[in-house]
Amino acid sequence: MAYENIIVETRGPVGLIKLNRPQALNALNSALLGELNAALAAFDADGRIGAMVITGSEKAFAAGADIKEMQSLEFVDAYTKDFLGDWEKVTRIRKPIIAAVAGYALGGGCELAMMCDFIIAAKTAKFGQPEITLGVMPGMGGTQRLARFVGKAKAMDLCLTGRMMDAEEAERCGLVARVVPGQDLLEEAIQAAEKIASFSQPVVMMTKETVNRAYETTLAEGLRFERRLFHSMFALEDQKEGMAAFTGKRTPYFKNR
Ligand SMILES: CC(C)(O)CC(=O)SCCNC(=O)CCNC(=O)[C@H](O)C(C)(C)COP(=O)(O)OP(=O)(O)OC[C@H]1O[C@@H](n2cnc3c(N)ncnc32)[C@H](O)[C@@H]1OP(=O)(O)O
Repeated sequence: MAYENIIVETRGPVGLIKLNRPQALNALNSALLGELNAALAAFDADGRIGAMVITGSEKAFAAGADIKEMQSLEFVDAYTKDFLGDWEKVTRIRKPIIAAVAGYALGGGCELAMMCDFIIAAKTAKFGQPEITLGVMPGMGGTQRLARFVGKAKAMDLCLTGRMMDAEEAERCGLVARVVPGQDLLEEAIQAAEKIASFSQPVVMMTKETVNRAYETTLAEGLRFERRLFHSMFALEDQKEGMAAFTGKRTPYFKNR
């Protein structure tokens, strides 16, 4: 597939997707969404790829949904065509996705970053849900995921005032996993993705699925799910290999089986 709004590369076992609408600060329009979903699905299906990184530019990860595309939308079309529903596809990708965020991650940009498995931010990153300033509220998970990540007080503050928070505040409140200097951002994200890709792929995928369960179910159900998947790992050659390598004091060679 030829991409116009994203740049797609592989770095060894890492699938790298760069959002590429610099003239609009990577505003997320439907064309970009279609391309992003296609690229993520292709990497997810590719056995050579173990993890993915989504990034933007120095100025903007993404400044939100494309306001110009959205402004004349009518309720009936938004509802019947389930406007924004396709963004959920990002969350159905089974391999880990890291968001490498520099500059603005606003509205849908912040929501896209939150759909990834974790966020590594440059010191320049600015997160916010400014939809209220446009006469709407977040529609791609901003009220729900943000509240789960940073708690009610901070989520209310951001969604109701529309203010931005910087990378340090975002790390303090649990939205961001790591903050790094801007020049190191992509390398740090790729190295983290390479590290993930060096482990057993089925174990990585089950770990992602199980952590995500924590946001969807009760503690008792989540613990039962964790234990059952943990039990199932003893059916993997990679479990035998990982533990044999530890006791044999050597590096494991995982076959993803
Ligand atoms: C998904 C939902 C439902 O949750 C909804 C949303 O995501 S709604 C969108 C939420 N995002 C915003 O409200 C942010 C809008 N952008 C800004 O406030 C500013 O652009 C800025 C603070 C991020 C940066 O300001 P500045 O450096 O002054 O650059 P600009 O001149 O404003 O922007 C450059 C260029 O990009 C266009 N742009 C920026 N953001 C968007 C956007 N979200 N949609 C469409 N276009 C966007 C902006 O219009 C400029 O283009 P030109 O006018 O020069 O053609």
